[in-house]
Amino acid sequence: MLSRASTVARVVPPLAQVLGRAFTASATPLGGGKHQRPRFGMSKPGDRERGGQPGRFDRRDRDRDSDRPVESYEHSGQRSFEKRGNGNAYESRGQRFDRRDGGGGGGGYAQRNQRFERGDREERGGRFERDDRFSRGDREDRGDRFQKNDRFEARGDRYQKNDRFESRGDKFQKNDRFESRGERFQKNDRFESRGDRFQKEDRFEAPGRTEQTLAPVESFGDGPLILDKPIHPRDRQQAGPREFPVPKDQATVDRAKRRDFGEFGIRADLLEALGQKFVNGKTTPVQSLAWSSDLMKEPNPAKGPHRAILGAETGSGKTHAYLVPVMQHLKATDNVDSASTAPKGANVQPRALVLQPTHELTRQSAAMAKSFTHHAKLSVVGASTGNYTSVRRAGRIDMLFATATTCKNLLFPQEEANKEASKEASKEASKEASKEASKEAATEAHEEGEQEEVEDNSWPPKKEVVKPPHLDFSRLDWLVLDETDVLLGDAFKEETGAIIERVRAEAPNCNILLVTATLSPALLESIKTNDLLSQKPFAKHLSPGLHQLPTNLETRFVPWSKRGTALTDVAAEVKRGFAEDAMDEKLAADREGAGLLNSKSKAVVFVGTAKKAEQMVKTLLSRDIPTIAWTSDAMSEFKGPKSKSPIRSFLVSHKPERAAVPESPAATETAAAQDENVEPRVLVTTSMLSRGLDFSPAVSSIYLVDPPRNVLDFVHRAGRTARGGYHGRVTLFGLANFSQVRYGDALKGIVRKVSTRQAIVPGARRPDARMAQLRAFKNRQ
Ligand SMILES: Nc1ncnc2c1ncn2[C@@H]1O[C@H](COP(=O)(O)OP(=O)(O)OP(=O)(O)O)[C@@H](O)[C@H]1O
Repeated sequence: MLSRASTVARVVPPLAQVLGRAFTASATPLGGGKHQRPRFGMSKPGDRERGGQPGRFDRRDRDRDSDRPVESYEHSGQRSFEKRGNGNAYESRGQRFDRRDGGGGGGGYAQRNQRFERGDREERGGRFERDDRFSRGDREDRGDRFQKNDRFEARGDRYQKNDRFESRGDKFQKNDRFESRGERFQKNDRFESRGDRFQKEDRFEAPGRTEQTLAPVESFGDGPLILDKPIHPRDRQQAGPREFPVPKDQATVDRAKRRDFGEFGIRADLLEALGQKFVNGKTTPVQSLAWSSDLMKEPNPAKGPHRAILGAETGSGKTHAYLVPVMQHLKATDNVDSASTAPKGANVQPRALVLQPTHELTRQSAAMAKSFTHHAKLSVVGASTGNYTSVRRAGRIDMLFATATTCKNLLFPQEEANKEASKEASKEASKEASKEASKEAATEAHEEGEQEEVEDNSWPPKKEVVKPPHLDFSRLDWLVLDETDVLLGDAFKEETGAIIERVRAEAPNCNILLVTATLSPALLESIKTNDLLSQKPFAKHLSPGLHQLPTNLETRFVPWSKRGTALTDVAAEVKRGFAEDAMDEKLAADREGAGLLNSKSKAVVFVGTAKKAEQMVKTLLSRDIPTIAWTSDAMSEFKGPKSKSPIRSFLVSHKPERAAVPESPAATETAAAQDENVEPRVLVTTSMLSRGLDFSPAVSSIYLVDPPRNVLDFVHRAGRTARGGYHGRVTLFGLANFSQVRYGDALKGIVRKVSTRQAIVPGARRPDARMAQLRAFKNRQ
């Protein structure tokens, strides 16, 4: 670059001096670390990036572009080029020229000359020397800077921070909050309208905004889970203290072995339901641990109620692990006569309460529980802010599934009513104000006439507000905190805390179960500091696989390609994944001599914000991949047909199977045609759907476009596939290996299977042997 500047200097000496100064002036900001950040149209005033107003030397020195990491083209190139092509850029460069040379106006040259004349060599000598020094050192300085700023090839963490598409951690988190929390989204979003699920998407991530870690894997034997020793605040966010262990002792490993359902003394009706649902008739490790424990027995009055934590990897059957002991107990202590006398619409008095963070999860878990009630008669209700009516009508409720927010609203109806009332009052006040204004106008217009009465013809007419029922815990026997780490984390601790305090007041002897896939020091601290939750004897049923990704989950790294944009890279990888699934199916069919199933695999793409989700959907749709977005405020046009609840096609249906009603051939045909047309294959979402949801085995791939903030969030997002023993893949974009992940060491420790593809295919679009195979396979079809 310097050589070019010098050439110019030789040709136009006075100009060269000016250029030298101009360069000196621009060298410092240009050399800053920000200059090389790839961005999409995020340039701020004064930002001299490619997308903004670069220094002249950068612009003219075209060769310099070829020195840049190629990725900067991919991710910022398009807009930068647009701007470059814009004549205004040159115009304004000229202006800047003038400004630098003379402090404004078009008389740059004249003023520059004046400056030079004014410029006493001796006086200004220092300046010139400084300029020279910059020029001399320019090559090296700038060379270093480029190396430093090469986000893609070095320092993975910087890249994560600065790639604008790939999210800049906190920035996007903030945006997430902003985008998701407002009530306006609840109101406007008819499809997903009511309920607390759309307040704060970030709520569903690991507690706290800072780095979270998994508790270290240690042998634990009979040692205490809950420490007497307090955690130093400094250690809370770092690697957990050694005392928070995960079992590796032989006794636990033996207890966790898969066993027949019939070995645990489960009631016949529940056993039948289990046998129908899981035809292999075997438990998962966490089920073996829970069902072989005291949880299946009536609590011993001398010892006190059950207190236990169930911890196991994602998709390992924790829901049934807690449902069975709770239902077994509810059935054993069922007094149908007294329960059935509970009048409808009276206080709701559940015997078991399952708290969860999201509405989607509540709905799904309630469906899992209902699938038992066909055999074991129990009344199960799922509550959300929108369906108070069903809670009201239920009369007797054995199991109530609710989000923490809904439950708190039911517990403190007065607070809720006050909030509603103040909302109504402010609406009324604004209406009154506008009425008054129109009255005044009418009076002015008909000063002599009689005042007409203004009718309230407002539309829509006032809705009759369904009064929420009052919840009381006088009959409560079980409290389950599902996704305990989220419920006790910063986001929900107020709601959960209020509920726990009510339990303490009204049902201090109720059994409490904590259920989680990730134990962090912060969570254990929260449990420890709550005497009701940690009341002794406290049992821990932690699967030996806790804090490991499922065995059948393959981890992949796909660096950004050298062409296209991040969005197109993701689209290419999604297509490749589908082709791979199709080939796997074909190979399996050939091997087994069976016919092709022609099953269509699905994928879930996690991005940082709702806006990005929409961009992603557009890109995937433009490549003929049927896609929907499911975020707090995704436009309804991206959510698929409302009537079909498209998200359900990604989830396991836990509805009890009913006797099939034969459909007319015409109806079947129409349904098939519709399915063919609208069945989405990709779901683009944010952290909102990362917790607990039971995605179907058809979801073979999870794509993490924005790397999750920490290892806990990684575990939960990745855990939406490879569930219940099925195979799945999780792909991290923009990273080549573990060392580029901020929490790479922690991640390396929990991954059990890494794809070799990272070695074979360093770029998402490079042709490789596998792709050639895929193409050949596709051509054969
Ligand atoms: N004994 C079993 N045999 C086969 N499949 C099972 C068994 N128990 C549960 N499953 C299935 O495993 C899947 C995952 O179960 P579940 O949703 O309870 O996992 P989880 O551990 O709660 O996951 P997460 O931590 O993500 O919430 C479900 O589809 C469930 O039906």
